[in-house]
Amino acid sequence: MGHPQEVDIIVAGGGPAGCVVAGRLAYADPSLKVMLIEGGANNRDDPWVYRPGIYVRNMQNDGINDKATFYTDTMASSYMRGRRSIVPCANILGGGSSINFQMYTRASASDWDDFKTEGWTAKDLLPLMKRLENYQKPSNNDTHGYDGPIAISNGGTITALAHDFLRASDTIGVPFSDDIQDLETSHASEIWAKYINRHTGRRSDAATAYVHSVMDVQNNLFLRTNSRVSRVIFEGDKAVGVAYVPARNRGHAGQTMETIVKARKCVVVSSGTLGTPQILERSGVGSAERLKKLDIKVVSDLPGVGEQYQDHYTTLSIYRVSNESATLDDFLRGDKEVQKELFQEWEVSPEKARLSSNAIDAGFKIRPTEAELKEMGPEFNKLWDTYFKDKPDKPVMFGSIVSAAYADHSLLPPGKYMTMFQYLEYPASRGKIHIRSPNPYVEPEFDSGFMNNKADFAPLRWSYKKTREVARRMDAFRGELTSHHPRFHPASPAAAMDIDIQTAKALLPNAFTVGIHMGTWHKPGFTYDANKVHEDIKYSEEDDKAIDDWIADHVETTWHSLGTCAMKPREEGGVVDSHLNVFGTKNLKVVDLSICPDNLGTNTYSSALLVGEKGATILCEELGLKIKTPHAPVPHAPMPKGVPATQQVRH
Ligand SMILES: Cc1cc2nc3c(=O)[nH]c(=O)nc-3n(C[C@H](O)[C@H](O)[C@H](O)COP(=O)(O)OP(=O)(O)OC[C@H]3O[C@@H](n4cnc5c(N)ncnc54)[C@H](O)[C@@H]3O)c2cc1C
Repeated sequence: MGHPQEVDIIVAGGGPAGCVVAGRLAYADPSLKVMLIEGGANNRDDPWVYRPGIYVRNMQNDGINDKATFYTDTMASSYMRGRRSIVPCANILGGGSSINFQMYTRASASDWDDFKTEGWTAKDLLPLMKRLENYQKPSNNDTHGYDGPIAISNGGTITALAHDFLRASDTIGVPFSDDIQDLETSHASEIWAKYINRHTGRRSDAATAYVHSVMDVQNNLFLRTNSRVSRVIFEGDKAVGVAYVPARNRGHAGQTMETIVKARKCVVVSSGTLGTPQILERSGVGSAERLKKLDIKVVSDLPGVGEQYQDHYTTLSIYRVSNESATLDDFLRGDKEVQKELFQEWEVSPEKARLSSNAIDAGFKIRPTEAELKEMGPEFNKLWDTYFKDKPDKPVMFGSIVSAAYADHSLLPPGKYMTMFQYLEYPASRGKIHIRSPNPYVEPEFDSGFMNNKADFAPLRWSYKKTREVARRMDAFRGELTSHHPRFHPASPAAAMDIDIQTAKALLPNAFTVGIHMGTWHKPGFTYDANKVHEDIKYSEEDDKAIDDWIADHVETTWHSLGTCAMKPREEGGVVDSHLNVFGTKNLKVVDLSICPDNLGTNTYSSALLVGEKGATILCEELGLKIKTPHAPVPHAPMPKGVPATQQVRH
């Protein structure tokens, strides 16, 4: 059937938040016509989406991978020693949930309370947090949900490295807990859950959960993919539809060819933190001064659009592990036999396969001790006093272990690795994104702002040291991959030490060169001793400087963009009100993570879903509808409790 040219609701952008809004509304009222317009391809039945263990492939920036858009800093940054950072964002239906690393965490209660917006406190949002979850782990707190469309489990396997990590974390003062996603815990470790359905071994993406599920049983949800929304169409200040263009501009002699769809009731922009402000600006919503320079007619003068860009910042440090360790390195490296074995295993028994996992099985949230704070310098201490001190539920850093090198394997020596993934949850730095042209194919001006506030160096430096102490205390530890550590002076006691000779010989038994005397090349580590009691490494000022330089050279996005269309008062630079209405317009809402006025200490998929659920609730109330629970049966998922088998569709 051809698509209608007019519907009731248009959702522009099919990320987690957009999928929730479109799916919930369409399911609430089968007579309501909803159209979801997504710039990327449909994710349905794509094995490079639904098999969890291949997620790293989605990050290939090789000109072929079209599942992500890679935003690069327009200008080199002096805060990163002249580097430009790259922030990959989803470009596929399901948004980040189709390509992300599937790590399940949740924001602290105070994060939501800090929004200081009526209807958005943690207490207000708790029922919606539960509504979205199909939590498949045991739990001893009452914050999880069990009948929602998004599956959360430990996946198919937990590696031994994860338990090793938890034991070592305990020895440095990070105790183990069975659930630190209870909105309160800010200093403990756990087996890190995943957005993977434990019965099917599949990724739990938002499009399958909220959109394909409804399209399977109803015909009022219209999906257009490979269609980039160029702008919102206004009559006066009232949004009445959108214009979209093909994803690629390869026909029509390079002219932009717009198709227009009308919306009778509301346009919801949900194109993510980096996509949404661009659509708003092209539509005449943004700083009047900026828009006039681009000859764009101003609909609403909102200088906050595109400002206050936030993320979480990570540095990845890589370690050697024993040759016996179970890691994904050979699979990721492209060993054909190993790949065949793992893919086959997934086909036969996905519920317990190694690929039904992201190999990120354990992690922690941490806050510094008083003694550690003293070493973290005045800039961070000032931030601590105003931001963290009185909010005991806010962690400063997250750390987790990947049972493999998260790196380009063509650049690594043979062997097995683990990656310590340490990330800063509430950076003080801010960036921005703005269009340079009304043409939707022209790249925007982007400033990630990474590290432009000095306070962000100390916690990253501190967490590098912490995860290094954890790694050194693990049974599987066999040295540091020196290329992925700070460049300490070779004579410093803090200098990274590479693989020990015994492990290297076992790895390459026929090599003639293992351990040859060339001390300037590398510093071999000590042979593993199970009884060794470790002292913490002492760092000099010079060592700290080496760590800071390394941070500047290597700090990366954690792919957790938020904040460019903030929900706060208009006079404070706000873009939307508490009902997600765009100031100065009618029938136009923004529903995605761009609305966050402040950071959220979590991997942000859970928050994007929650913002989507809140947006759907607000819209349903305004339209006089009631959200139906449980949601439509999720394809490929086991039957939810309480829904008659006759109402379920399976594939
Ligand atoms: C590589 C990666 C790894 C991540 N890992 C994790 C993780 O392990 N755990 C976790 O909790 N979170 C993770 N995240 C973060 C999480 O996925 C995001 O926070 C979440 O997807 C944000 O949802 P959103 O709806 O705000 O926007 P997005 O997910 O960004 O979705 C926006 C959608 O809009 C589309 N779009 C953009 N512009 C247009 C346009 N002009 N017209 C039409 N469509 C458009 C995009 O293609 C996209 O589908 C990761 C994200 C990425 C990218």
